[in-house]
Amino acid sequence: MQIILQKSKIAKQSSIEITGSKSESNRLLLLKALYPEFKLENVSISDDSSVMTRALETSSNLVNIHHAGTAMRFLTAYFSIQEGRTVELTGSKRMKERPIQILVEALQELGADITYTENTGLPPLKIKGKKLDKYHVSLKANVSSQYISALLLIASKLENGLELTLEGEITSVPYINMTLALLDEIGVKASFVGNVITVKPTINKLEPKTLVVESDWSSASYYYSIAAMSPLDTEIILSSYKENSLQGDSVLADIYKHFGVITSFEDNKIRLKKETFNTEALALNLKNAPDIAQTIAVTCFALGIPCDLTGLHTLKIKETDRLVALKTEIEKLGGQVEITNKSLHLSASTSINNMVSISTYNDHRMAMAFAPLALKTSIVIEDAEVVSKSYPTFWEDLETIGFKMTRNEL
Ligand SMILES: O=C(O)C1=C[C@@H](OP(=O)(O)O)[C@@H](O)[C@H](O)C1
Ligand SMILES: C=C(OP(=O)(O)O)C(=O)O
Repeated sequence: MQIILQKSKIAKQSSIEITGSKSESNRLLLLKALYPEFKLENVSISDDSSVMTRALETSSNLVNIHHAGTAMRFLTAYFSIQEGRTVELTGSKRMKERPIQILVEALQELGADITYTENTGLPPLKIKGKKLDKYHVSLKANVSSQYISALLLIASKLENGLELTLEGEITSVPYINMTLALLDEIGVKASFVGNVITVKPTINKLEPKTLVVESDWSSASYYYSIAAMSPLDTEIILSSYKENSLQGDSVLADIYKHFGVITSFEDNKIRLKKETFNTEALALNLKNAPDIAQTIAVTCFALGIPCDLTGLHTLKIKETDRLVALKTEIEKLGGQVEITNKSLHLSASTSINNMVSISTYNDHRMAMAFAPLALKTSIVIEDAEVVSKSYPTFWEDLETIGFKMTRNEL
């Protein structure tokens, strides 16, 4: 489906309810499979969480997680400890290009039986579940934090728990802290000191409780961008959010002050208000919040603000090579972008080309990051259904706040 977004204006004040965080949901779904005594609320309706739910419920020996990186990594660990069961874990064409060797080797060192069924180092995997008898493992921490979270999620079910030594610079740290915070919330004991994480085994049953997933901050980023591109005093209210979030992308509240968007927390909502204009250059290291890089680059482009974004080394192995995709699409719109393997420099733009067709490369965040530009000019988003990976009601929600669009089922 192609969506043509006509140049639009949004209401002076609007409210949106956003689905649960897919990162928190996919962790908690796995923990609930290990500890059925828990109940979950506000679980994400994203495709990535639906595939996770199905994968944990099926008794089939073929499990396909499509584009879901967290599901691929977390389930590799989960199926490794399902004694007596053999599963082939596979995914989309792109998933078969996203590296997993660091996690597989760590699990193998702990005693897991995992083999590659197509290419070494990449999904699909054949996993023969068994008891893992080792306790200590070291792994490289600068490629994806998801490998570390995957090990931590199963750690309390290992006989002696787990001691993980993280090598090199640690990337996407808030996601590791999120995993540890959720373990703490359910009563699993863990510590993170220097570069060593220790998780204790669970001996007794855990106290049953209901865990409420906070709404998704990465999804909120598109409304921050919309607020930044809107007239002064525009307000957008989003629910349900917490001031002390476990999600690293909540750093948006600080980052978007640069664009004159002020956040206030009220009960379980956040109010974004456009209060000032600013065209000063922006320099940011996003190694702790890689998923909002596309949103920020497009906000800067729309507002004519030059930016230097660094810490982007993980973007090349996500749904697409996001650095190349950003450069290609911003340049179609008339912008000027330079990239390296880990950074992006955007020059100050002076105009935006009209009716440009944006390619989305099977990447939900390409579609959602570019959509706010409709506040400046008409724009076309190709393969617009990609948004369902994290935010299936994205287009309907944009319509409710005033975006005008036509859907072309091609
Ligand atoms: O653990 C998680 O839920 C995630 C970790 C991050 O990945 P990396 O650690 O690979 O950067 C992030 O990009 C992804 O969307 C979700
Ligand atoms: C990178 C992402 O997801 P994953 O790695 O889980 O596929 C994302 O949602 O931006």
